[in-house]
Formats: sequence, structure tokens, C-alpha cells
Amino acid sequence: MLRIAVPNKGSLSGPAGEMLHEAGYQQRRESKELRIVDPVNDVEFFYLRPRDIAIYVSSGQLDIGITGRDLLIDSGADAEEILPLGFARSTFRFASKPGEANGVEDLKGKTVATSYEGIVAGHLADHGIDASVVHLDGAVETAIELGVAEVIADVVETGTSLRNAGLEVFGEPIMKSEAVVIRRTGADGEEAAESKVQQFLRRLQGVLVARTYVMMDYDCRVEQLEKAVALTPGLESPTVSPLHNEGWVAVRAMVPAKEAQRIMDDLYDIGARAILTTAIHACRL
Ligand SMILES: Nc1ncnc2c1ncn2[C@@H]1O[C@H](COP(=O)(O)OP(=O)(O)OP(=O)(O)O)[C@@H](O)[C@H]1O
Ligand SMILES: O=P(O)(O)OC[C@H]1O[C@H](OP(=O)(O)OP(=O)(O)O)[C@H](O)[C@@H]1O
Ligand SMILES: [Mg+2]
Repeated sequence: MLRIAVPNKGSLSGPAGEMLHEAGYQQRRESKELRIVDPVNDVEFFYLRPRDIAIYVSSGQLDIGITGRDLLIDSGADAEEILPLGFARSTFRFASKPGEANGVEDLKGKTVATSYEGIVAGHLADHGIDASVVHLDGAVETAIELGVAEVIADVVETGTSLRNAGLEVFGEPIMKSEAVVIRRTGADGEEAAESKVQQFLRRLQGVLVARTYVMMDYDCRVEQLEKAVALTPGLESPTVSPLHNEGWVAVRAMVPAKEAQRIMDDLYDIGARAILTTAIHACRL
């Protein structure tokens, strides 16, 4: 049975559960449940603190886990990212009162407050900067006003938390993060679980594709076909079928959902008609 770690709280928890549900896995009904077995899919889910997931996975007790890239790197655990999941996107950045620093080089001798000590210490070491790091559990934005640090390093998504605290980011982003599937470093190919892991990844990839693509169908004249399929090349190649009316064909191809309306306009302009898009609920590429 495949053993999978899932975030039990915070920004990762809800979207991770939704994605697993969309991929056809049973999920817990109550937020207090710590583990459930999905017998149909031969999987056991363990609901763990996001920050601990890389540690459990690296210990070899669990086959794979879902966590944030930033949490994986911060943990220093012996685990690696195998699939990015596209949610809980954030950047990790330094911030201070406006005008107090412009880059990592200005941090020499300063104190940096953060919940991600591993990332910050590593980044400072990479740049040869000698600064102190204070670990805080959260609400790091308040640390400057309360005199615990001159600088913070924290997760930034919309920037609202920083603005509310009167702080500004400075320097280059330290890293970009999103939810990722992880597993123990070097575990690929050596385990009996390998085919089950690959099947799990294919299911999640199917959800990602279903979320980002739509199916497009339309009719066009044979003379316009080359121009039309250039607009809708599909993933492999579009399906083209004859229509009862001679000189017309029906075309079917997957297109990126974000571009669907523009593609429909362009198809219409070259003479395509009966242009439809439909949602994809699941797929295996
Ligand atoms: N506002 C946010 N937008 C997007 N991702 C976020 C946000 N806040 C945290 N994350 C991501 O969530 C993960 C951290 O999860 P964690 O549960 O430790 O913190 P949290 O979501 O801030 O929850 P809490 O602080 O309420 O416990 C990291 O990968 C981080 O990048
Ligand atoms: O850029 P924003 O959209 O404001 O999002 C970023 C904020 O969200 C998270 O905080 P959270 O609410 O989880 O509180 P915490 O600091 O206690 O973790 C993170 O730690 C930042 O503070
Ligand atoms: Mg938080």
C-alpha cells in the first residue's frame, strides 16, 4: 500500500485535499483525522504538519508527500521534488522598513527574523554575509516594529501582509515556491512501490492538465484547415473528421484554457464555425 503524507493545516492543506479528491482518491471527512486508508486505490494518507512532511518522507517511512518547495529546502531533509503542483505559489523575500536595505550585501551585522531559518542561513552563507538569524514561528512582519530584528525574510504572495506592516521587499527573490510532490532522494527505481508512485503521479498530472486545458471542437472548410490547425495544434496532433457536407471537416484539439477565447476569435475570423469548448474532467496523457 502506497503511504502518502498530506498537509493537515495551512495554505497547502485545502488545495492538496481538493487535488487528491479530483484525482479520485478518498480524503478525510473531518479535519481532526490523522490518517485514512483508501482501500479501493490501495493508498494510505497521513495528515501531517506541512513543515514535518519532508522529514517523514526522508526517513523512508512514507513513500511520498505533498509539501511546499520552500519547506522542503528549509528542512534540509534528504528528499527531492518530483512534481510541481501549481498551487500555494509564493516568493520568499527579504523585507525591511522602506529604504533601509537594497540587497543581501546590506545585511552584514544585521539581525534577520524568519520562520525559514534553513533557507535564510543558506542564502547568507552563499553570499558570504555574516548576519544573525532569529527564528520565529509566524507573524514575522511584526518583528521589526517590536525590535526583535531589523530585517525579515518571509513568504510573500500578494504583498498585503508586508504593506499592512509598513514594510517593503528588497533585493532579488530568495526563491520561488509552490506545492510539490516529494520523495526520498535516490528512491526512484529501487522500490516495489515504484509503479504505484508513477500511477499516483500520472493521476495528479491528469488533474493538472484537466485544470489548464479545454477541449475545442469546430467545423471549417478544407481550404482553411492548415491555418486552423496552426491555431489549434493540440498536444500531439488534432483529430480531423469528414463532415456530411463536402468540403467541410470537423476538428477536435486540446487548447490552453487561458487562450481559449482568443483562439475562438481567431478561428471565427478565418471562417471556422460551430466553435465549442468543453471542460476536461480527467485525463491520462
Ligand atoms: N499567503 C500564502 N500564499 C501562498 N502560499 C503560502 C502563503 N502562506 C504560506 N504559503 C505556503 O504554504 C506553505 C507553508 O505552509 P504552513 O502551513 O507552514 O504555513 P501557512 O500556510 O502560513 O499556515 P499557518 O501559518 O496558518 O500555519 C509554504 O510552502 C508557503 O510558501
Ligand atoms: O503576501 P500575502 O498575500 O500577504 O501572503 C503572505 C503571508 O501569508 C502567510 O502568513 P499567514 O497568514 O499564514 O500567517 P503567519 O505569518 O503566522 O504564517 C505568510 O507567512 C505571509 O505572512
Ligand atoms: Mg503562515
